[in-house]
Parts: sequence; C-alpha cells; structure tokens
Amino acid sequence: MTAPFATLDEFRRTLEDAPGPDMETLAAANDRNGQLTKPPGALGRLEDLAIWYAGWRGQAQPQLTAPQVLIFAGNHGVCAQGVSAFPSEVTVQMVANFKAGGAAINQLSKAFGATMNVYALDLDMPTQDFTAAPAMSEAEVIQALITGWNAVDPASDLVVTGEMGIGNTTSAAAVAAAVLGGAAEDWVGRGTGVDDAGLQRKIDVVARGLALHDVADPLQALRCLGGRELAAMAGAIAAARHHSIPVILDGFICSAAAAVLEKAHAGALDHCVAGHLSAEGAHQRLLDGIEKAPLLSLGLRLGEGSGAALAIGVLKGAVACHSGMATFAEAGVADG
Ligand SMILES: O=C(O)c1ccc[n+]([C@@H]2O[C@H](COP(=O)([O-])O)[C@@H](O)[C@H]2O)c1
Ligand SMILES: Cc1cc2nc[nH]c2cc1C
Repeated sequence: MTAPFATLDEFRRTLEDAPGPDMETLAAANDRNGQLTKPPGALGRLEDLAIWYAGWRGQAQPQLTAPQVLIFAGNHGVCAQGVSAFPSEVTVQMVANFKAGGAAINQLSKAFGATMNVYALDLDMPTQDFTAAPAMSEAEVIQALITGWNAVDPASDLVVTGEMGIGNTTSAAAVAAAVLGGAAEDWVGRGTGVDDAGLQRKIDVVARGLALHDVADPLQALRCLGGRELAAMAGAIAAARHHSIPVILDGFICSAAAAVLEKAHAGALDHCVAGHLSAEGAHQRLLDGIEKAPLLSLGLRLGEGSGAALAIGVLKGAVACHSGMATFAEAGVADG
C-alpha cells in the first residue's frame, strides 16, 4: 500500500483523519463483559483490555491470532559524542542476529505466536549528530515514516513496535524533552549501561541538542533529534491506527516515538497500550506524559520490542477470556 503522505504536514493530517474505535462494538463488548461468569471486575485490567481490543477490531467477541512484531534498526551520528556503552557496529551485528533467529525477540515472538519482520534503515548512513545539525532532512524522516507505515500488514490483528539502535536512548531522551518538556537530566538514563561520566556526557549532549533546534513542533523534534528507527515506529503506529489494528508499545525509545504522535495530535495513541515499564530511569515519566499505565514491570531494558512481545500473552489472555467464557445464563450459574 502506498503511504498517504509525502510531507510532514500531510503525515499530521493522516493522524487527524484516523479512525476511532467502533462505539457500538464497545458498548456490546462492555455488556458482554458484565454477563461473564466471574464477579464484576474480578479480571481486573484484563476486562478493560478486552473491551478496548474489541472496540478497535469492531468485533464484540474478537480473536487475536495474527500478531506482528516489527523491529526497526537505525544508526546515530550522536554516537560520536561517546553516549553509549557499546559501539555503533553492534546495530548491524544485531540485525544479523535477528535475521539468524538468535536474539531475545526471536524467542519471544515465537513463544507468543507472532510473525517478526526486521527493517535495517540505512545503517551505513547514520543520522547527523544532532548537536551540530538536524538529525534528518525532511526527505529522510519521511522515508523512515513510510518504511514504518508500509511494514504494517493490514491482515495482522495486533502490532508490536520495537527497535535496535546504539545511541538511541540519547535521541529518545532529547525527543521526549522536546515534546513533553523538562530538562535534559529529567530524561537521560544509562541506556545500555554508561558510567557516571557517560551519563554526564549524555545530559550535556541532550541539552545542546535542545538549545540548537527549533522543536516546538513535535514532528520537527522527531526530525531534528530523533532517528530513523524512531520515525519508522511512529509511521507503523500511525498505519496500525489507519487499519484499526491495536498496538502494544515497547520501552523508552518506542514510547518517545509514540509521544511525538500524541503531541502532534491528541488521541493519536488511543489504539495503543504500554507493554511494560522499562528499567530506563525516565520511562515512568514518559508513560505519565502519554497517560499510559504499563501492563508489565519486569526490569527489562533491552528494547527490540521484547517487553511488548511479552505483553502479547497478557492481551491474548484478556481476549481469550472475554470471547470464550460462558455467560451466567449459558452456564446456569447464579448471577449474585
Ligand atoms: O527499550 C528500552 O527501554 C531500552 C532501554 C535501554 C536500552 N535499550 C536498547 O539499547 C540500545 C540503546 O542504548 P544506548 O545506551 O546505546 O543508547 C538500543 O538498541 C535499545 O534497543 C532499550
Ligand atoms: C547486545 C545488544 C543487544 C540489543 N538489543 C537491543 N539493543 C541492544 C543493545 C546491545 C548492546
């Protein structure tokens, strides 16, 4: 499918024109939830999740059988500033590992019955160092948004957006500060594990990036401070919305990309849930900024869509209970 935008302004209009949930289905799913053989509310957040999922799918008794995990990889010019515990070559090496089936996300995708696609985004052409120039031109950010958009299979019934990119917690922190406000030190964490000096360098780098660029517009923040994998995740999240496919967001970098959409158009993430709370220090602040409560909190800080892939199991459980359970009338159970 051809992406319906060729400029950032057209992408913004795509967000504005996106479909909402089916309100009749939401009401029907809510009604069904009230009749299932359990005390009211006893399945906790699983009940809200199932109703939310039904609404987006337009089916009061939906199935969840075709989840798609998307991994986008990008390289970052800002790595020249010494902001990661690992060298940039690891990005392309991990892409090879994904393709060979050897990464954590390969095992988790398989465990939860998801297809997995990997997109390496111009890894031999890192983004510009955002302390010196905009990370991407408009053409480059649009190209990455389109790659993400086209990666979504309209036949899938759930999308997980993940990433790989040495240096991208620095870009994500800068994007988060630009779109949600606050100072560099509020958003910078240790990523893959930088030491105290590395942490200070990251804070300084993010502060300089914020001072250099005009990032009042969230889509300009994505272009000037982000990376190709962040833009591709944003494009995939927007495409999923266009196709009424729910999304599970992953960790800190994915959430920063998602925050761009929410700030570009309020409600743009209504079809998304937060899969987990990352161990990256500022992830809680970021989730607060997009008003999402994580489904899991397991101390993960891997990326690759790993936390979101684990949450596929939670969502599958919610949908299975909602669609498969008997009602009080069907089971002949006395309804309190
Ligand atoms: O998802 C997260 O919350 C997360 C937190 C810390 C690190 N990562 C991963 O680690 C890489 C970025 O870390 P860094 O230190 O190179 O900025 C990138 O490949 C991410 O997928 C991911
Ligand atoms: C080995 C390694 C694997 C990763 N997966 C996602 N980010 C990563 C960063 C590193 C360093």
